Amino acid sequence: MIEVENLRKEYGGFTAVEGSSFSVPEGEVFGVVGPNGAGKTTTLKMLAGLVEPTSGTARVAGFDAEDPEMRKHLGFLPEESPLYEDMTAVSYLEFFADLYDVPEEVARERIHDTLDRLDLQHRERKIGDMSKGMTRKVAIARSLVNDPDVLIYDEPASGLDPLTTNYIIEFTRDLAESGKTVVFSAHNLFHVESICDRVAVMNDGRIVARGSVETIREEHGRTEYRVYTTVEVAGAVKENGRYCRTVESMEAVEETRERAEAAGGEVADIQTETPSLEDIFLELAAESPDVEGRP
Ligand SMILES: Nc1ncnc2c1ncn2[C@@H]1O[C@H](COP(=O)(O)OP(=O)(O)OP(=O)(O)O)[C@@H](O)[C@H]1O
Repeated sequence: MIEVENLRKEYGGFTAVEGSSFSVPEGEVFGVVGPNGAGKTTTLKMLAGLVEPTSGTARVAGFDAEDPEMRKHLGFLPEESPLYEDMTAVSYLEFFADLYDVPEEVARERIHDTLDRLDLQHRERKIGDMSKGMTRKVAIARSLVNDPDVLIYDEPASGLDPLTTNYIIEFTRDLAESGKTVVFSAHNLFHVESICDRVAVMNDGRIVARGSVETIREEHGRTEYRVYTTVEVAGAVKENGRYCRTVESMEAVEETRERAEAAGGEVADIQTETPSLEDIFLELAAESPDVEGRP
């Protein structure tokens, strides 16, 4: 549904995105994560046909991203979405549906159905009088007025309270379950882990890791084993009356057991510590090479 090949964007001598390639099959949720300035928004805008790539290609729903036909199949949610404050949510959405030539009856039903699913109360209230969470829901509803196949959401839940955030994240997951293809960017890695099929981790304009969260964890994260012993062994530290040696392989776990038994004790407990995406992300960000033109 989305094919990105060697996408690059330069602003003057500055490279915002470099050598970006990935594909997203139909019905998948794909997360783009990375720190501020990593190139997430630039990547998403190139997919949405709003920023012209310096080189490389992006194909969305079978069209070149810059082909105006592609827009009919796309719902884009920008990071900041200024809405028309004097309009009510419903009249604003009807106005957008009209721009997409959606027949009035179809639009009315679709809008109310979407606002129901988003649990938006007070939909006849002026947008200017709505809370931040409510206006974000209106912006999400706007991205769905044309019933698109592909959704590109830039930080859909950033800056919202935890309840609204969870609601929006779950809603995004449901959209993919109903067959839509979703690409979204996020800072909050917990959300990415909870709803994405696959992710691209970006840093300094480059994708530094890509795949399922599990694959990234296997390839880039180290599982640690905390081996608790009843006697002191080399490399262990004392913790609550026991000794704990932290190791990174099963061989080292066995070796710790042998050391404990040789000293007349035993292994009391073994705990496995799987790195979170956040831990891996920090490590990848620290390791990634500089991109030409980046300070
Ligand atoms: N129009 C532009 N002109 C010049 N530089 C730009 C432009 N747009 C983005 N950049 C630069 O490109 C880099 C990538 O920006 P981008 O907005 O894609 O990052 P991001 O990962 O989305 O960051 P954030 O999480 O802060 O939104 C940044 O250093 C930014 O300053």
